[in-house]
Amino acid sequence: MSFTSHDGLTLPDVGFGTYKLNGLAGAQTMAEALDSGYRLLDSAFNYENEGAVGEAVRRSSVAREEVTVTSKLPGRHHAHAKAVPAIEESVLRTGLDHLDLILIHWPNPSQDLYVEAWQALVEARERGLVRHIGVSNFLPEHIDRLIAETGVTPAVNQIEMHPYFPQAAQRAYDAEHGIITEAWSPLGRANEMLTDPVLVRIAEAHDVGVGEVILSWHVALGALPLPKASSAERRRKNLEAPQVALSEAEIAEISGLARPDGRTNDQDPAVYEEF
Ligand SMILES: NC(=O)C1=CN([C@@H]2O[C@H](COP(=O)(O)OP(=O)(O)OC[C@H]3O[C@@H](n4cnc5c(N)ncnc54)[C@H](OP(=O)(O)O)[C@@H]3O)[C@@H](O)[C@H]2O)C=CC1
Ligand SMILES: O=C(O)C(=O)[C@@H](O)[C@H](O)C(=O)CO
Repeated sequence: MSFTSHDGLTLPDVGFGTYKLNGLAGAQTMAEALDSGYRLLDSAFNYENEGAVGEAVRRSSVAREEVTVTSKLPGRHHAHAKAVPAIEESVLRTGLDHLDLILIHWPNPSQDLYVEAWQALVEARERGLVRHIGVSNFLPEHIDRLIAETGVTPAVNQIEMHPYFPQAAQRAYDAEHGIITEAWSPLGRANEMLTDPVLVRIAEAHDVGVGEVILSWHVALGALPLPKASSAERRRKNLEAPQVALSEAEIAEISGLARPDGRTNDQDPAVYEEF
């Protein structure tokens, strides 16, 4: 199973989150993830691990062209004159000759520079520094504005999504525009959701762990989860999660776990900003 965007970007059904995986140990973990079957690494300028990502690609036995290397442009570099060298810096840090995907990390609406940042991403794509461009934590109003002012629709929107925060409206918007929805913190950063009685019951019925049930639910809803796992055993289970065949009733029951305040860290992109 894979996901394809309006502009032909094809991504695997599960990717690998790399936040907190740094240095040589991080590179080794990521290389092992690639060797065990992962084909998408999700990084960011602010994770300070783009160098480790590049090293992982070189250490692994997987051909460069089979890996989707993703990074993200931080809020403090949204202004066009800062965004251009920041994107170049991301590529340089990897030691690779291009990124496959770069996203604007957060819209930072009060700063109101994300359209300038988007223009810089468009130019980076034209220069061959990046193959595809997208956004993260963007609401419909932000994407509408990008399209209206530049004519370019993102290939990806990476958003918080898990059973306590299923993001039905944003996913519907993304799908209507041919935008792949990627799910960050798909396991809620291993919070209390992993012991939710409904999820435990469904996991027991399928003889798998709760993590696999959650990730299978993401894929069934058309979203690409990016679980991070240090443990090789968890990485393997997470990659195999889409094989868990949830029934329509189970999928609906999991979506029904949505909470009004379901975000893991109260990061509403309408007001929350990162730099
Ligand atoms: N665009 C954005 O703004 C954001 C993007 N992200 C991206 O999303 C990725 C994933 O999100 P993240 O916040 O890391 O959190 P996750 O929801 O992926 O949770 C990671 C935690 O879950 C544990 N875990 C992994 N697999 C399992 C399993 N099968 N069963 C039980 N526990 C498990 C991990 O343990 P252990 O590591 O010990 O094995 C770790 O403690 C990030 O790494 C990053 O790439 C994240 C936040 C914001
Ligand atoms: O992990 C990311 O991509 C982030 O945006 C993080 O900064 C995350 O939001 C966080 O850890 C905030 O404390």
